[in-house]
Amino acid sequence: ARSGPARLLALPAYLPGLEELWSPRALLLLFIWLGLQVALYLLPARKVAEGLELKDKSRLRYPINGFQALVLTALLVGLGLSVGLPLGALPGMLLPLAFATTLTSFTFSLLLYAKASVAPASALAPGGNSGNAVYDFFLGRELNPRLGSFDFKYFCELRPGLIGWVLINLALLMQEAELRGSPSLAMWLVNGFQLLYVGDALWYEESVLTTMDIIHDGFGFMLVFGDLGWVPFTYSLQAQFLLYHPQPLGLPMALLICSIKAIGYYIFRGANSQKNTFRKNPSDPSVAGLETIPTATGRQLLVSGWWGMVRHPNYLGDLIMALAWSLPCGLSHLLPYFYVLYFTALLVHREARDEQQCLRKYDRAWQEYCKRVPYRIIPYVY
Ligand SMILES: NC(=O)C1=CN([C@@H]2O[C@H](COP(=O)(O)OP(=O)(O)OC[C@H]3O[C@@H](n4cnc5c(N)ncnc54)[C@H](OP(=O)(O)O)[C@@H]3O)[C@@H](O)[C@H]2O)C=CC1
Ligand SMILES: CC(C)CCC[C@@H](C)[C@H]1CC=C2C3=C(CC[C@@]21C)[C@@]1(C)CC[C@H](O)C(C)(C)[C@@H]1CC3
Repeated sequence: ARSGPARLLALPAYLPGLEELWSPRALLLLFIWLGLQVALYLLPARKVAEGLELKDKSRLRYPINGFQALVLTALLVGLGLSVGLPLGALPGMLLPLAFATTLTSFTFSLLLYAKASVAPASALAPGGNSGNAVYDFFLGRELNPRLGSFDFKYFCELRPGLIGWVLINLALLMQEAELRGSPSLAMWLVNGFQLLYVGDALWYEESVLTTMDIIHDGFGFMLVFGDLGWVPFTYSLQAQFLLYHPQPLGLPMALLICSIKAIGYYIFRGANSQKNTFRKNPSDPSVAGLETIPTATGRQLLVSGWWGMVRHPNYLGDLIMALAWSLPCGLSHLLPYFYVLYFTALLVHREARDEQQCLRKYDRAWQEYCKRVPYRIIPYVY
C-alpha cells in the first residue's frame, strides 16, 4: 500500500529487514492496547448472556459489554487527542506493530495448545484434535479456553482486533488530513462503512455466540492470529492504500457506493437477526409466521424469509458490503480489492464447512432444505 505501484500481484520491491520489523516500543504499545481492552471487558456488563449448550450439557456465561468498550475506547482516544496523543504516528508503526502482533499470536497459540493438554475431553473442539500437532496447533484444540470466567476466544473475536482496526483507520484519516489539509471523501466513506460494521458487531455482540467460530472451532493459531493480527492490519488496507494513493471521488459515485453499502447491510443485518431471533425464540412475533422444516433434533430450519432466498443470505450481504468498502478506492489498483477476493474465498470455504456440519446434524431435513433452497450464496448463480 505504501509503495508507488501498490501492486497486489507482484513481489514487494524489497523485503523489510529485522530492524524494520522488530521494535520493543511496538510490543509495549500492543500490550498496553491488550491490557486496556481486557480492563474494559472486565467492567460490569449491562447483561450476561448464556452460550449454546455444550457437550457436558452446561452453558457458559458471557458479558455483553462490547459496545460499551468501543464507546469508552473512543472517549479515551478523544481525551488522549485533546492532550496531544500522537495518533498520527500510528500509520508509521504498522509494520513493527503487525510483527509484534504476529509473534504474540504465535506465542499465545503455543500456550493455548499446552493448556489443552490438561483440559477435560468434553472441553475439546471437534476439529482440532487429530493428533497431528501442526494441524491441531493451527485449528485449535480447546473449544472455549478460559482463565476463571475470562473467555479468551470471545474476548479476542470482538475486541482488540475489531476496535484496533477502526483505530488504525482513524489514524490514517488524521494522517491524511495532516498531509492534504482535510480527509478525502473516499477516506470518509471507508472509515464510516467500516466503523458501522464494527459498531454493528459490538452492538449485536450476543449473536456472535451462535457463529461457527464460537460453537464449533477451537481456539488455535488461525483464530488467534486472525482476530489479533489479520483483521486490524489487512482489513484496514483500503484506508492504508488511500493515504498513499489519493483517489478522486465525485458525489454521484459516492451516493451510489453508499446505496450499495446500505443494500449489503440491510441483507446482512436482516438475515443475521432473523436467524438469531428464531434460534432464541421461534415463537417471537417477527419470525413466528415464517415457514420451517422440522428436523430430528427438535430444532427447525427456516425456509422462507431471508433464509428461503439462499442458504447463506448473511454471506451475500457481507460480500456486497465488502465491495462497497473497496469501490471508494477506484478501479486503478487491485490491492484495495484484496479484502473482497480473500473474503469470497473464506466464505465459499466456510459455507462448504457449514454444509458438511449441517448435513451431519440434520441429515434428511438438510437435504430437503437444499432442494427447497438450491442456491448457496448468490441467487441463481451460486
Ligand atoms: N468479516 C469477516 O471476516 C467475517 C464475517 N463473517 C460473518 O459472520 C456471520 C456469521 O457467519 P457463520 O458463523 O459462518 O455462519 P451463520 O451465522 O450463517 O451460521 C450457520 C448456522 O446457522 C444455522 N442455520 C443454517 N441455515 C439455517 C436455516 N435455514 N434456518 C435456521 N438456522 C440455520 C445452522 O446452525 P444451527 O442450526 O445449529 O443453529 C448453521 O450451522 C456472517 O454474517 C458472516 O458473513 C464470517 C466470517 C468472517
Ligand atoms: C487467518 C486466516 C486467513 C483467516 C482468519 C479468519 C478470521 C479473520 C475470521 C473468522 C471469522 C471471523 C468473524 C469476524 C471477523 C473475522 C473472523 C475472526 C466477525 C467478528 C466480524 C464482524 C461480524 O459482524 C461478525 C459476524 C461478528 C464476525 C464473526 C466472524
